Amino acid sequence: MKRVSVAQMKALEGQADASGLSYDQMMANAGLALAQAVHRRYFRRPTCSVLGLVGSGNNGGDCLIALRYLAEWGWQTQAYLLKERVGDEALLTDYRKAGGQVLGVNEDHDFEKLRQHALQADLIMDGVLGTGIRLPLKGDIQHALAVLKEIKDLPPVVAVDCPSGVDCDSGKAAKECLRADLTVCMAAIKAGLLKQPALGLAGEIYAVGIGLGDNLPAWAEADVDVMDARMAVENLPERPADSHKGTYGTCLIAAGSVNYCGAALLAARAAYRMGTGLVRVGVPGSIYDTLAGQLPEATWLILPHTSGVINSEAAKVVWKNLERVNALLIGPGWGLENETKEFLEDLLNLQKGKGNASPLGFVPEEHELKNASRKLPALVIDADGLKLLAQIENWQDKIQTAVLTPHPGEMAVMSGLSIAKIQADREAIAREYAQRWGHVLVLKGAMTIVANPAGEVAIIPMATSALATAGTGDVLAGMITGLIAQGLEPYTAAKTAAWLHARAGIKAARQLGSEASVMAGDVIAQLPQVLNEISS
Ligand SMILES: NC(=O)C1=CN([C@@H]2O[C@H](COP(=O)(O)OP(=O)(O)OC[C@H]3O[C@@H](n4cnc5c(N)ncnc54)[C@H](OP(=O)(O)O)[C@@H]3O)[C@@H](O)[C@H]2O)[C@@H](O)CC1
Ligand SMILES: [K+]
Repeated sequence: MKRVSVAQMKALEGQADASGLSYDQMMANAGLALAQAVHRRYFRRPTCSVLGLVGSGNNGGDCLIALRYLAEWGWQTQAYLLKERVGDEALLTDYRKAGGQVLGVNEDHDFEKLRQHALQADLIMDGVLGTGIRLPLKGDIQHALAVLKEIKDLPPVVAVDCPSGVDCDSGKAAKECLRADLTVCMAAIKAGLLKQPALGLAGEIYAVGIGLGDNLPAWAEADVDVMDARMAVENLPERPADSHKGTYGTCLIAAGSVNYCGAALLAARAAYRMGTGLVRVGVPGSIYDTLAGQLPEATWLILPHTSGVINSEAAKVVWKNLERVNALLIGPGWGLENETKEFLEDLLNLQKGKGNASPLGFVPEEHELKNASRKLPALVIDADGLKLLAQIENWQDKIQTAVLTPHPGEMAVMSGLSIAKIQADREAIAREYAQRWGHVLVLKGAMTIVANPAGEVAIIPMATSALATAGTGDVLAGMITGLIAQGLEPYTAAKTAAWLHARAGIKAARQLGSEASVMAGDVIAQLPQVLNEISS
């Protein structure tokens, strides 16, 4: 879904209205889509109860319509009106007809009934304030939210369009604002949700369509995609029952050194967990014995090395083994030795018709490469591979479109910019350098940015310290490579993998009970659950 400012959203709604989709119909669509998202995710047999917090504006309207559907679909529903709704009795009448209960703040001056309903409900739907908010909060709304905020065991909260109390442009939030488990955004992701503190209050961000046409002029201003579960699942390859391992591609991972053994394993496991048909792992011979028994599903390639780091002789070995390889990951766990830099140079220089044709280091016999393609397969370059790449003159032109996965420190080495400058404007810098270098860039960190040479940018709307630990980068690189091997176009693979990876990190922390305790292997262990959740 696209990211929009409040003004852009209003322009979209205005243009949709002018083209024949009335405001009432937009709200009806929003309410239905919201109810569907809630029902799919939270309904448990035999019945579930939901408390809807309903404000006086259209955000409350969305909530009331969703409550009506939920009442029709077997939920016990309670609407709590935080402010009188003027002029739309029909919404309340329809809701009551469906069996819904209504309670108003005028019947509950000390908010005790609100407290009781909140304690008994399985779910709270927060439709008090949306894009029409003007901070600070005031009156009954402020008091009611404060009462709810104090409850320790509040049930999960689904925010309608945004958590009530968040400014949808600035990301500022009132202290009474309830932390949501899920925020269901209408038509587009409101820009403020991608800024702190709003991001930390929004939980998972999920967008639903409300029937706006794709051709409304105001969409032209919305030039950033925000990844969500629906987009991730749509991008994933289908898995027909009559498939075989060849259906899901082969990737080769050339990784590891004596000091960083585990990187190759983490990347390979992650590629397999993403569904790759065959994962080949190329490691320096000195660490092969340590690793091979730990991943019987992989096939192995022993790479020539000097004192445990991959050396230039390995380029020939990799080139001879590229048959049927759809994606090649290089860099994880390499170290920064000169021998490995020579390997990288030779690997790139051996391509036919790319850059300087005379390879450094050695010239393989033509017959030795007879079965090999003379173009490298789709490349993913990570970690030390990026730092070594930056030392090669005109590296940008020596590779076909690759996926580069720097964290801010690696990005600083590659671009010559300071980390502070990169972090101050992550989005613009990712966009600029993806275009300048002609490669897909995954700028990692809180809210990873993925950009492609065509100027497209996608944001992963998640930030968690759970992923701030060694090896999680190897996991992401393996996931991206595994998806490319299965036929995804590199930009799509990168943004899909980055979303799944962040989601798995958050899930791992939840399951372990601590973000601090998450290790890279825990993130891999959550991938099956994440895939299962989003596809059901
Ligand atoms: N346009 C459409 O048809 C569509 C819109 N959609 C939905 O509508 C939402 C936007 O709706 P909206 O513009 O009606 O504003 P909304 O956020 O409900 O709040 C307005 C009310 O809040 C009150 N209020 C404000 N600040 C306050 C404060 N600090 N403290 C206390 N109260 C405060 C203000 O009262 P006032 O201060 O003016 O008396 C007013 O009554 C949007 O997020 C989306 O969910 C989608 O379904 C698509 C179709
Ligand atoms: K809301």
